[in-house]
Formats: sequence, C-alpha cells, structure tokens
Amino acid sequence: MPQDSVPTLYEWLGGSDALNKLTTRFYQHVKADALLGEVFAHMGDHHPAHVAAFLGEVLGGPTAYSEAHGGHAHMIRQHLNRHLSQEQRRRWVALLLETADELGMPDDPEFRSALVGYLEWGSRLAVINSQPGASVEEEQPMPKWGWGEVKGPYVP
Ligand code: HEM
Repeated sequence: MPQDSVPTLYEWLGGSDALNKLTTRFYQHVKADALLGEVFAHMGDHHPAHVAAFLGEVLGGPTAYSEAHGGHAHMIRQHLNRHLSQEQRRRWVALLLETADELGMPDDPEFRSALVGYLEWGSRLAVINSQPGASVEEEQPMPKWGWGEVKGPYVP
C-alpha cells in the first residue's frame, strides 16, 4: 500500500463513533468488574467520552482532547495517587480488548498489534503515574501512535 494512502489507526477502527461505542460499553464492563469496579466507582458520566477523545487523538484522529480537555498532562493528573496495581492494569487492558471483540471492531493482526502496543504502553504509564511521589510535567506532548513495524493494513 503506498504510504500516502495508509489510513490512520483512528480511521481504520471507524473514527469517533466507533471509539465512543467502545468506551461506553467498556466502562459498563469495568463498573461490573470485581477488580476494577471500586477503582471507577466515582467516575463521571463524561468519562467514556473523554477517554474516547483521548484515544482518538493518540491514534491519529482530531486533537479534541488537547483542545477541550487539557491534553496529556491532564490525563496523567487523573491517575496520580490512585495506587493502581499491575493486576488491575492487566484486567483493564483485557476488558478493553474483549469489548473490541464484542463490538466486532477490526481484528486484523496489523491493527490489533498496534492497538495492543499502545494499550500496554499507556496503561503501564498510568500505573507508574499512580504511585506515591509521581508528578506531572505540564508540557508533555500528546503521544502519537501509528502502525509500528507492520507499517499498514495487510495487502494481499
Ligand atoms: C492507555 C491507557 C489509559 C488511558 C489512555 C487512560 C485515559 C484516561 C483519561 C483520559 C482519564 C481522564 C478522563 C477525563 O478527562 O475525564 C482517565 C482517568 C482515570 N483512569 Fe485512566 N487511562 C488509562 C489506563 C488506566 C488504567 C490501566 C487504570 C486502572 C486500572 C485507569 C484508571 C483511571 C481512573 C481511576 C481515572 C479517574 C476516573 C474518575 O474520574 O473517577 N486508567 N484515564
């Protein structure tokens, strides 16, 4: 596939509507989960939409989270002092991927390996930033995630 016609991960997964469906369903599962329910007991109604906007921006979509919700530093700040464990992190990632399957999101190896790569990185940062003594650098750039080593969707 010529490089200038490679879709962004955001385009490939179906854009904002698909991401909002994903996070809405995902946080329903999270709230009902034995390990995570308590952690998210006080999240606001807008949480799924904010996380959808954040993921969309990281995956090559519009810069909505930076413009309307305070960018990467704000996201990091939401995790400070939450003492998240690796066990909770692993469940969070597993539930998100299970929800992507449940909703029939693209499951080609190229897309899923790129998605998993970001979720591993982002969720590990969330855990690190939730430990005692972690602090926020205000000028942190938003992460940008692409196809990685596979460079684009499968071309037969
Ligand atoms: C790629 C990984 C992650 C991303 C992109 C992410 C993104 C976000 C964002 C954007 C917010 C702020 C939402 C807002 O602006 O209203 C947030 C809040 C939060 N996140 Fe994460 N997060 C990630 C991983 C995790 C993990 C692994 C956990 C726990 C196991 C977690 C727990 C929380 C909690 C508890 C909040 C605050 C919820 C509340 O408002 O009560 N996050 N996250």
